[in-house]
Amino acid sequence: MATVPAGTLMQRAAAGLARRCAQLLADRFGGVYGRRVLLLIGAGSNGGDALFAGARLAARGVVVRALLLDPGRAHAEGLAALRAAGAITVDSAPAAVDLVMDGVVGIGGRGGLRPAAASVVSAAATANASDGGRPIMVAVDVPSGVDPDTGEVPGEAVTADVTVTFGCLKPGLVVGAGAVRAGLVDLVDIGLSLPEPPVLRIAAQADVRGWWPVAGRDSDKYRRGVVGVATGSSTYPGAAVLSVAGASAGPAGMVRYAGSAADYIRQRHPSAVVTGSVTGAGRVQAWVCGSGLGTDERAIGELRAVLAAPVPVCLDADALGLVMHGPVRERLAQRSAPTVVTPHDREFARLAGAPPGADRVASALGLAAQLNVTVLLKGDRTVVASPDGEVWVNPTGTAALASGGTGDVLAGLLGSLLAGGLSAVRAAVAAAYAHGMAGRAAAEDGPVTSADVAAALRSSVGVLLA
Ligand SMILES: NC(=O)C1=CN([C@@H]2O[C@H](COP(=O)(O)OP(=O)(O)OC[C@H]3O[C@@H](n4cnc5c(N)ncnc54)[C@H](OP(=O)(O)O)[C@@H]3O)[C@@H](O)[C@H]2O)[C@@H](O)CC1
Ligand SMILES: Nc1ncnc2c1ncn2[C@@H]1O[C@H](COP(=O)(O)OP(=O)(O)O)[C@@H](O)[C@H]1O
Repeated sequence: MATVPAGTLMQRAAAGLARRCAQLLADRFGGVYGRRVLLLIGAGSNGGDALFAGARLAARGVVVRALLLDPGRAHAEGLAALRAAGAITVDSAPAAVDLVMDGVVGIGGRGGLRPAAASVVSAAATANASDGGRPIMVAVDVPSGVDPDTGEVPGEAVTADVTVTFGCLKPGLVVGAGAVRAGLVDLVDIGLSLPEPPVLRIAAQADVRGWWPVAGRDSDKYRRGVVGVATGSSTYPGAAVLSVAGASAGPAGMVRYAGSAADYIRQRHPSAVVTGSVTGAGRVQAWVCGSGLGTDERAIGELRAVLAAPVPVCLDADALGLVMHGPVRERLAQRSAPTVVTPHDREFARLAGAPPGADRVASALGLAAQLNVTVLLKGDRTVVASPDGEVWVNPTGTAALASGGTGDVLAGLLGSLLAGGLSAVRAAVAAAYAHGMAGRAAAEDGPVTSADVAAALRSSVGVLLA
């Protein structure tokens, strides 16, 4: 993988790591000189990075101590450099530490932290910093105890304030439980040549902006795409209102609502064209189906009609419970136009037979391949996986979205993007991205309801496209 010698890569990694640690010390304590740094050093190259970085900090007047978990196997050149810079090794975590550098394990780590490592990590994390607070915890490349490939945290693990990672983002830093342990992630370019295409992509605003269909001179409401929304019911009219709001904030030129919440939609969304059933709705370029639909015979009939349409379909909520059964399942299998499913974990279990595992990327990919659909697996870092193995993680998620009905808004927006002509994967990634932005924007004004997210969506799309 490397285009330059390993020693050079380690020096580049150590330089970036030391620079970031110095900046963190200066930001919090007003300077670097005399601050106290503890290195936790394992037996691999991850420890080597930390030792060389420690040597650089020691050369700047930082009081650096290294706790070697396996003294006989610590990186020899790194240790020599550290000693030459005047730093010392210690047998236990000191009581006073301003910054802890976690060089226990990086991409070579498997399983939770071993007991000896876990106990020094917890002792170090509870040391006292000069200002009376806890030390800054900096993970080297990957927080030790986090599976770098999956984000799984199978046992004890470091919880970092900042992770300084080298060459490329590892999946474990951006998805699953590992993303939470990583804190802020800083990427240091060390000149690695990386596989193309990447295994896992993170949506960036520029990607989404570039894909988002924008009306031009030649546009009219039909050419921009018409989205059909078969959601809600007399029992759950709110779901219809929210999904139509989501659809209205997308690029489609028109929203057709089909369902038994028609009166509510007429009152709340005068721009929507309203009808009582999918078959009576007229032409659309994509359908959204499921939120608040119910599970009765009528709902099954509407879902079957949607699946029979030769256009892209987004299935959410109740549709995900119905779609795996009998004739509806056959309709799904017969489809040739793209289908997107948007499950949360319990809905995923209904589709896949078991909830997603700790490796959420693998779970989403597995279901996508199994059903030949694009899967948007909801969560704090929503994952989008296609049947042919493309995977994205959405970085804009916010816990503010953990509120009833926000998924209905997302499904509506996704359907509008499908109607606007985006591929299933792009529509799902773009919808999750804008939805997260709207959640964040809504949270600025206080506690968030799904109606707030719907209300924030249009201006968030405006910010996204600006
Ligand atoms: N790729 C590159 O080009 C570059 C890579 N670089 C750096 O190298 C790092 C990878 O180094 P690596 O391959 O030496 O493995 P590493 O992460 O140090 O772990 C191995 C050690 O961990 C131990 N261990 C394992 N599991 C454990 C656990 N659960 N709990 C406790 N211990 C555990 C294992 O012990 P053992 O099983 O041998 O007893 C072994 O001693 C990478 O993350 C980056 O920092 C940079 O220098 C830039 C260039
Ligand atoms: N802790 C969280 N952090 C970030 N986003 C979350 C969190 N919990 C839920 N979400 C998001 O909120 C939305 C909830 O959707 P869903 O569960 O379908 O709600 P509903 O069915 O009530 O509309 C999803 O987009 C999901 O990714």
